[in-house]
Amino acid sequence: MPNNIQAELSHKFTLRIIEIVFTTIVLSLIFRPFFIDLPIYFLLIGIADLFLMTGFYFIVRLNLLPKWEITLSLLIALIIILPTLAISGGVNSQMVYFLPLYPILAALLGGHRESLALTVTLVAGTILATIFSEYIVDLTGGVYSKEMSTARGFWLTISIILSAFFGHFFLQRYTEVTKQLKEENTLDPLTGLLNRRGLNTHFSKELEETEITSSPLSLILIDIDYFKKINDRYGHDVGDICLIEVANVLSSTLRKRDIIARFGGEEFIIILPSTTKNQAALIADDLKNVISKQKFSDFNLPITITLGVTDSRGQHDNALKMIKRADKALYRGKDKGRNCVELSE
Ligand SMILES: Nc1nc2c(ncn2[C@@H]2O[C@H](COP(=O)(O)OP(=O)(O)OP(=O)(O)O)[C@@H](O)[C@H]2O)c(=O)[nH]1
Repeated sequence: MPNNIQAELSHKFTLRIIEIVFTTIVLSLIFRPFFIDLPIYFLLIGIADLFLMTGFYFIVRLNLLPKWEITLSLLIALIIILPTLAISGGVNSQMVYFLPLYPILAALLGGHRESLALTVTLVAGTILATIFSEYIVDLTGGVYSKEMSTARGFWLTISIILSAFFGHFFLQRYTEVTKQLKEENTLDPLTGLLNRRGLNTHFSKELEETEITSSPLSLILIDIDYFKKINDRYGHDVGDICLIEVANVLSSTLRKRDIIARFGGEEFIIILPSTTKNQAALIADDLKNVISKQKFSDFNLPITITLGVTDSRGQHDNALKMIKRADKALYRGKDKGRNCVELSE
């Protein structure tokens, strides 16, 4: 099975697990009073928990709030959980069965720090509740021996800590898979440059920045000349090597903050932030010369490129219009005999 499909399946699997955990908790909290014959106000607590959990879920899934607000929500949850626990019988209450799930939730919703904070608080709460279990009023009227409270407190502490570890590894794996998927979605597998999707994201950000700061932004569209001949004469694999090597030359010649993407088969796009059209024309000329002086693949093949240059033109301009202008200039260059730089009108 190809790696990216495996990663995607694993990502979907992770999301399903999160959803199952959520649904289980929410349903257990809601129906708890019916199963264990608790007073009706426990149902209200269950409904409040339901709102809290669904709230968290949407806050995270829809990226509604910055991280510190998620931390705050977790704190509010704690403020609700611990007193509920206290009035329902401390470590002897039925509610403790759900406590070990909270560190996992905190890890998935907030992050490692949030999970650690919640774990420490829950463990401290459990130890206090165990010590003071004789004085905690159980509203269900239950009477528990000191030994039983101590045993429950002990196992509860162990399960909270285990759950925190599980949450930690679960989050680590989730972060890895998401990062891997993101990279696979935005990078061209052959050259390692950005693909069209990656380009779109970075290009839009740069255009927004340009509008805010009123700084110039230029674009160079590059097409390798007579590339079909290389493929036809030496084979597709040699063509691939030439593409990789051209991509490497572009990357090593340009600045770190320039954006380089493979736009199509043998076409590349370069976005140059804080660069005027005249400066971009000089850079394009440089690239043309560097490429034409090098030899590519084991066959030492000469390669030339044709380049179309344009710049952004304020509010009414957009990525598509810029690419179209550069493309027009590039095809003028092809008509003029290739291996040259053409500026848009
Ligand atoms: N090896 C290889 N070839 C590719 C890839 N993608 C596109 N191509 C080839 O790139 C060639 C593009 O050919 P054309 O569009 O005719 O252009 P050209 O031969 O470069 O001629 P001009 O652009 O007019 O100078 C085609 O032969 C495609 O098969 C790829 O990923 N690897």
